[in-house]
Amino acid sequence: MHIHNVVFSHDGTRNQLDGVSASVQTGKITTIIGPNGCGKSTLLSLVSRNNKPVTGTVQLEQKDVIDYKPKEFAKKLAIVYQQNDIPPQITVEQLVSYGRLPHQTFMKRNDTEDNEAVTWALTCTNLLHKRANDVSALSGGERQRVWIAMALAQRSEILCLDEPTTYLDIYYQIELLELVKQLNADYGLTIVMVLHDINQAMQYSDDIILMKDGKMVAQGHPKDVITTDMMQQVYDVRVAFTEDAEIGRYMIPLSI
Ligand SMILES: Nc1ncnc2c1ncn2[C@@H]1O[C@H](COP(=O)(O)OP(=O)(O)OP(=O)(O)O)[C@@H](O)[C@H]1O
Repeated sequence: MHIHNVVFSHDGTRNQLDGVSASVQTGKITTIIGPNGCGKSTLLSLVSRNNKPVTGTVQLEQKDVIDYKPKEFAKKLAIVYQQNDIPPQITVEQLVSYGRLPHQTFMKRNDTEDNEAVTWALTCTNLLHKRANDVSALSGGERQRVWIAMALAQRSEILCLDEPTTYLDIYYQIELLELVKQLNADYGLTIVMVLHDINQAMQYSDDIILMKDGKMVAQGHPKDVITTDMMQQVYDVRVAFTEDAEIGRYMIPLSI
């Protein structure tokens, strides 16, 4: 996927994205990071074509994402938002099965394929035993996994996650990021996510897109992008780096 020089404004007065070019490598985990309000979620909204650039393009397999038919695009890319409204009185399995809608028409549906996809999505997210439970009765971490399961049932090649760890405690944050890593490793799923935690971004990403003020500042391997100079330049924070035998390089914020 290639993002070419996109410009976007939410309100027509100011460009929230100001000429962003970046790429997403197939089969890799790409994480968008940057300070509050720099345009991370807005960029993801263009990638998932919930918004259309004023100028510039987002291309998937050499085709502008805008030119895909909705169901065709849904088979290519699924997105999980930061906040999701739960329909009343819906079970885990029912909600996850909504992910199959792009594969169904009024005249045609393949029940076997749909059931297999839903069971697979529930298994990946460790929710099989909760399939009959009401979604509103689940914990925050479980609920987040249900939305991911719904996106997985869509069987798309790319999974976009907008701040998937927000509202989760540290245990569920790690659980979720391990799930993302496993989905990428086991099924070759391309992941594009927005994270705030720099150390988690370093640990779980193949590629980082670093943004500031609606612009892309750098893209590349975590160790090349997340440096003392970049953290000072982009976040105005003085940091140091150290090594851990298990997780490798990690960052320590020192002062503002
Ligand atoms: N619907 C909207 N209407 C007007 N302005 C918006 C809208 N959504 C976002 N913005 C503005 O666009 C800018 C970028 O917002 P965006 O949510 O993309 O940033 P972000 O980097 O994801 O921020 P955060 O880390 O705080 O979630 C911000 O200045 C925000 O106020």
